[in-house]
Amino acid sequence: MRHYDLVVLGAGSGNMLLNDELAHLRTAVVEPDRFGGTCLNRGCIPTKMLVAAADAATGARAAARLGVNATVENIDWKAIRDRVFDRIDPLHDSALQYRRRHGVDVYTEEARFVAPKVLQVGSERISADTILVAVGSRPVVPDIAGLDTVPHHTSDTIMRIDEVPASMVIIGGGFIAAEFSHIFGALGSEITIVHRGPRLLTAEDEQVSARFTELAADRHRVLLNSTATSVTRHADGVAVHLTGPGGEQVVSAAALLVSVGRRPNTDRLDCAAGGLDLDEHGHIRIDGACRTSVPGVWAVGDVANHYQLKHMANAEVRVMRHNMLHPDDVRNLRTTIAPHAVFTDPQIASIGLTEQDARAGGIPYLVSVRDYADAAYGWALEDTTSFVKILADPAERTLLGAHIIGPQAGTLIQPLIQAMTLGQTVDQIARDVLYIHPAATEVVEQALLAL
Ligand SMILES: Cc1cc2nc3c(=O)[nH]c(=O)nc-3n(C[C@H](O)[C@H](O)[C@H](O)COP(=O)(O)OP(=O)(O)OC[C@H]3O[C@@H](n4cnc5c(N)ncnc54)[C@H](O)[C@@H]3O)c2cc1C
Ligand SMILES: NC(=O)c1ccc[n+]([C@@H]2O[C@H](COP(=O)([O-])OP(=O)(O)OC[C@H]3O[C@@H](n4cnc5c(N)ncnc54)[C@H](O)[C@@H]3O)[C@@H](O)[C@H]2O)c1
Repeated sequence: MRHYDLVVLGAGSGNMLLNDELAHLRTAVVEPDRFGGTCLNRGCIPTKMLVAAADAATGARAAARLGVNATVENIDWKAIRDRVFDRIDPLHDSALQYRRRHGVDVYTEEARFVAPKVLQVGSERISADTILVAVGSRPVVPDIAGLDTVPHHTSDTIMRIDEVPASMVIIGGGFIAAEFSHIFGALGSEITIVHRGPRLLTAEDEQVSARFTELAADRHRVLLNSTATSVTRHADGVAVHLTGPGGEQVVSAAALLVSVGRRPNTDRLDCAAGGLDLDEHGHIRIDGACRTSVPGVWAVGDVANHYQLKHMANAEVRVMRHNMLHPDDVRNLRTTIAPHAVFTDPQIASIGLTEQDARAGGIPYLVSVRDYADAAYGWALEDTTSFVKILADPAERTLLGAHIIGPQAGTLIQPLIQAMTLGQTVDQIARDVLYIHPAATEVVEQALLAL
């Protein structure tokens, strides 16, 4: 049995662990699929590259409100798709070869534990003093009658299709439904969203989720409080049978995208044999320092946390590397402040408590909502629907949460993330800082000044 100082399971975020500080270790990486993992190959990066194309089409169509009468004459899907994957696909080989050239053993089959700190990888058995488990998550395939007999996509496959389907049913109303309805809607598909909840992006602040649902319903057919019960194949595609407020209904489309969440890949790892404790959702239990129940075995990313966000996985890798190298100075991740953005149209970004969280938790709060339309930047865009919402602690005057729906929300929220992380008060960030006129940040400034 070959023994290593360090074995990394999964070359998504796990691959980022290996830097010069660890170059002296005898190291192996196990990656049965592609280096770069979900984010690079089938997640954050290709989606955002497709969103850029969708934004261009949407922007052109909406330009008439500014007096620019443009039309989108032709969507060249193959050019759009190939721009994305011609850039991404070569990276796997170069990353794998780079590791091998630098003395790292790369195994290309799935690993599973056979004992604590002992792994079976294909026909080989390996062990290590330190193991990082970063095997990620995969799309949930829901238990809908007929789904296994009908062609359907998840986010793993939909981005590589050969043609934009004339129509698409999307089951689910979360991040992926929001981003892909924008992408394929803008590129020519007629979209139907089938969502079991009362609003899209239900976990967002209620006001943001309600606004997004209204705007999505202007662009797509949005069926709320609706549960898909079965799917069948027909000559031109698929039919989704559902029950909703109006009783039973059937919606048909050329393509079906299923986006009802992701599950951790622990079921393929035999965590019990490895001695790793799991939580009730199948994630590996870790503490704030990314330690598992087995000393020397660490876990990061979607397999261990519930955020399922790349910047959280990256932050965990940094904490884990520090803790592995400095056992006498163990650091914890600050998990209470986890921002996210949804790259749909309009963009949405959020950090901290929503208003419904604050209400439900009996947490006292001040709230301020400012429309983009109140600031010069909003006038420039002729914006009528976007806003910044900020919640603050009435006694401490620090931020409790911030929620933005509108152009560049993912960027606009950054000063609020910074202020919240650094514990600055609303007054400090409203009054002690200059805001560039007439940038979109003036909407944030105005929301802060009103608190
Ligand atoms: C469509 C989509 C869009 C997204 N967009 C964003 C975004 O805009 N922003 C954001 O922050 N997050 C986004 N995410 C989430 C983000 O991609 C994930 O949170 C992140 O990639 C998780 O990283 P990870 O290293 O935990 O897992 P992964 O990147 O999935 O890496 C895990 C690796 O482990 C390998 N593996 C699996 N089983 C084994 C095994 N038994 N042995 C060895 N290796 C194994 C897998 O092949 C994989 O390469 C998106 C996700 C999706 C699906
Ligand atoms: N911009 C980003 O950061 C980004 C973008 C895409 C994906 N992601 C990550 O990927 C994860 C997965 O995205 P997602 O949209 O699949 O999940 P999600 O958790 O965002 O949304 C899942 C949706 O499916 C619904 N649902 C769950 N089970 C269902 C069932 N059996 N039948 C019908 N509906 C059901 C839920 O009510 C929810 O609306 C996200 O949680 C997110 O962390 C992030």
